[in-house]
Amino acid sequence: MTARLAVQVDAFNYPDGTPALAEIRFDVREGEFCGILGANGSGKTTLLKIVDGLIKEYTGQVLLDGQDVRRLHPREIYRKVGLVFQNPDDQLFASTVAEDVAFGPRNMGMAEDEVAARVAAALAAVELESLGGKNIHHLSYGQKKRACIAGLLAMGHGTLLLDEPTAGLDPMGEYRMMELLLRLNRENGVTIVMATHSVDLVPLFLDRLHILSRGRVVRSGPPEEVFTAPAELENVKLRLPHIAELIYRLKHQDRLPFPRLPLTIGEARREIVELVGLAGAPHTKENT
Ligand SMILES: Nc1ncnc2c1ncn2[C@@H]1O[C@H](COP(=O)(O)OP(=O)(O)OP(=O)(O)O)[C@@H](O)[C@H]1O
Repeated sequence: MTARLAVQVDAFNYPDGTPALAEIRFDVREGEFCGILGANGSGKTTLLKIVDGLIKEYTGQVLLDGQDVRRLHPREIYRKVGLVFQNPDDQLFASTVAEDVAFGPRNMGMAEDEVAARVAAALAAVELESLGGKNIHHLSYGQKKRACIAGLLAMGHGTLLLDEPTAGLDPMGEYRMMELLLRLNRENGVTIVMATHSVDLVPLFLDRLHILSRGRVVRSGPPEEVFTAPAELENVKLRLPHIAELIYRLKHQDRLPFPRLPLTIGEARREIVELVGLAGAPHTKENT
């Protein structure tokens, strides 16, 4: 079941006095794949915990399908929204992968044949179907991250909040994780909100970004609207994607007349081909 979220955090300070979040307002639409993009310490984890109802002592309100999450029983929140922690070892605890994934549906009171069907479907969705009997401690880091997602999918969450899902993964692992999330979003209709600082990956996958800096959302919009100039991003301790930085310098330092700023290698390739007057190359998976 996907959910609509309306997030408004006027202020939140941790008990030790650290001001963590202020003046935050954004919506998450059903079926959206959006990102909270911010440097270390900008407040991403804190914000996800608020949205998931784990932190309650803030001013403002987070509405989940129109209801204040602070007034909902955790079970009502967890029926709709699931949070994947940054470190999978904080989330996994059963002895085998299948047992861990089964824990949620079993806890929700489902019959054993329904639990088994959900475990099988969830493991297939994250491509871990052959590892159901494996000891959790023997999984690789990337497999653990997938097992965490399977656990939430098995409970039927239509909305996933993910804290740095690509952190700690190798370059191919990062890409595979993003492709998995994109598939869950586009094919299974899962709404996704992910916290990240991976500026090179987000233009390839995300519909919309909310840039978080020092606990405030300073900019929201699709990647092409928020990635426009290096200086603005440096102010919030981020940068343009590498390929966009190259084209930006060619345009502003070498005066090459690029009409717009491409954010991916595929877009940049098309712009360059057009600029030098060659026939456009066919559009393939490799050049997006
Ligand atoms: N339990 C806590 N008590 C006090 N301050 C905290 C606590 N947890 C986080 N903070 C502070 O709140 C601010 C935001 O931290 P948060 O972990 O939300 O940032 P983040 O964007 O997720 O960072 P990272 O990318 O490094 O994981 C930081 O200044 C941090 O020191």
